[in-house]
Amino acid sequence: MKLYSTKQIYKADQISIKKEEIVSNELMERAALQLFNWIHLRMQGAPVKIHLFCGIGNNGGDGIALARHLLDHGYNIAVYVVNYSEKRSKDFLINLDRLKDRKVWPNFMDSDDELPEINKDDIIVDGIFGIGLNRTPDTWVTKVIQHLNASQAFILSIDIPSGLFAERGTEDLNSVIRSNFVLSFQTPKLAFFLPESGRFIEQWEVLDIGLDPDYLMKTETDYELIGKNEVLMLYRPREKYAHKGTYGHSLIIGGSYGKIGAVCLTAKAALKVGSGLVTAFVPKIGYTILQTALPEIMVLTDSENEVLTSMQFELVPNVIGIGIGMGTSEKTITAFTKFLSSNKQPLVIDADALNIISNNKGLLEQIPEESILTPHPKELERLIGKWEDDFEKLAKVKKFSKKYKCIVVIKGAHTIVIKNEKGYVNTTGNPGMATAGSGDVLTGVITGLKAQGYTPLHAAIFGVYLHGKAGDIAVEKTGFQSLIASDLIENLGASFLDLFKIPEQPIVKQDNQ
Ligand SMILES: NC(=O)C1=CN([C@@H]2O[C@H](COP(=O)(O)OP(=O)(O)OC[C@H]3O[C@@H](n4cnc5c(N)ncnc54)[C@H](O)[C@@H]3O)[C@@H](O)[C@H]2O)[C@H](O)CC1
Ligand SMILES: [K+]
Repeated sequence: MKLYSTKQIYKADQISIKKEEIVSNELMERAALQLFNWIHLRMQGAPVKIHLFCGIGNNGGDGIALARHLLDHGYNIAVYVVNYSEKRSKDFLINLDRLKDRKVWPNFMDSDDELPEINKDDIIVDGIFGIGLNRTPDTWVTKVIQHLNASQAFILSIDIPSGLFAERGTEDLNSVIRSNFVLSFQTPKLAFFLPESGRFIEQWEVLDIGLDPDYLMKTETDYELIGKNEVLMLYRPREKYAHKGTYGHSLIIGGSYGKIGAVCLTAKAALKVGSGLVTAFVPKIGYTILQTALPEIMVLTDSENEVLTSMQFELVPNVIGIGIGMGTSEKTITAFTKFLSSNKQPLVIDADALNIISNNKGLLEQIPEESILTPHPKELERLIGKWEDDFEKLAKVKKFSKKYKCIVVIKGAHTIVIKNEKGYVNTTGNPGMATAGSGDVLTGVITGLKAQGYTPLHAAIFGVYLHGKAGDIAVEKTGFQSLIASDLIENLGASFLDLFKIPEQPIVKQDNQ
């Protein structure tokens, strides 16, 4: 699913209005009707108090128009206008008049007004600010927002939580509505998926307000949301006459004394996603461990017992996953530096390999084109430096990806894969996956996919999705706390199978049964 920017959404509005020869408040009416239908379907006329807080722009207009529909259907409503500016939008005013025609006069709230009482069993509709927010709300508006947040009532936000910037960092976290549910028009907003802003949203859904499909289809976006539909298009079926050579050879280089387990996880994950062959290259101490833990893989060892000191081998793998549990001893740094200077194979670079590179940025010139880097937040910071907010982080990673012609996997609740100017936002995964070894498994998954012939970008996008899905399937059985990295590996198969599961249809009972 494409994530359109606010600029693109405003443009789509204009094009739709022109093409369909409609007036702009017609779009607002569509938005309001969609909001109403969504609420009505769930509430079925229940007499719960609904407080609608509306701004003076089009987000507020949506709220005012929704109030009219709720009123017409007998809902118990209270309407407030958070009067933060005199510049009321045209369509807000049209809808305000329509409400007044029904003898409803909203409460106009100004800076020194008392805040209304809200019961925790009431519902709040939040239409104060939408995507037009261009500066931090004034102090008194922030107080209104805090009052709503403190009420414990269910908050339904129109388009975006008020106070949240769709495309830049939020300075005052107190000035943002904490939404239980966001009904977002036409496209979810990028902010919903980033660590700093995503915390304000519990759930979201997109409402289609029929913006020009032609424009939406041909418009390229900077970000895409990756779900099942998107990865199904990447999936490469197994061929009947294939043999293990068809699906490539993954080489996993890593491990040190006490960290051989990490290599076990990576190597096993590479196998489990279908890499035809897997070889691990580890310090001598890892030999028995790996041969015992994973009879399916081959093991090569360094001349040293506890750390890697030379990364030389005869075999020609299709891809190398490197850095897992490797440590950063002097000898390993020298070996890795030497390895990079002669290596020609595609790389998936993780953990200590990233740390070594961070300490000697010149090494970035030596990584092959389209290498995949899989940093967690701290590793990323070492690599690209500090950032002001999540949006700046994305901009910095894009620049980095372009400069070094590599793919960066920004690990997090919504892992984002970046290649050049484009980002792919993952939708699978859960907090249970914040556990030791989870990243090692991901490196194995991506390496194993690359070995089979997926392009580096597809291996990264698909790998991140499968890894998260395995976590979602596993957590059903383990709960968040007990999920461990091995559970992710055990559920990679189920993760593949889930791709082809047809969603269960509700059983319709016939009258005569
Ligand atoms: N295609 C669609 O998705 C449609 C969306 N609709 C809704 O329209 C809003 C966007 O409306 P807009 O009028 O552009 O902006 P806002 O309502 O978000 O903001 C109001 C207004 O206030 C000014 N402003 C911005 N920040 C501040 C501030 N901190 N303090 C005071 N004033 C501020 C600014 O000038 C804004 O214009 C979208 O989210 C949807 O809800 C349409 O209804 C249908 C089509
Ligand atoms: K809003």
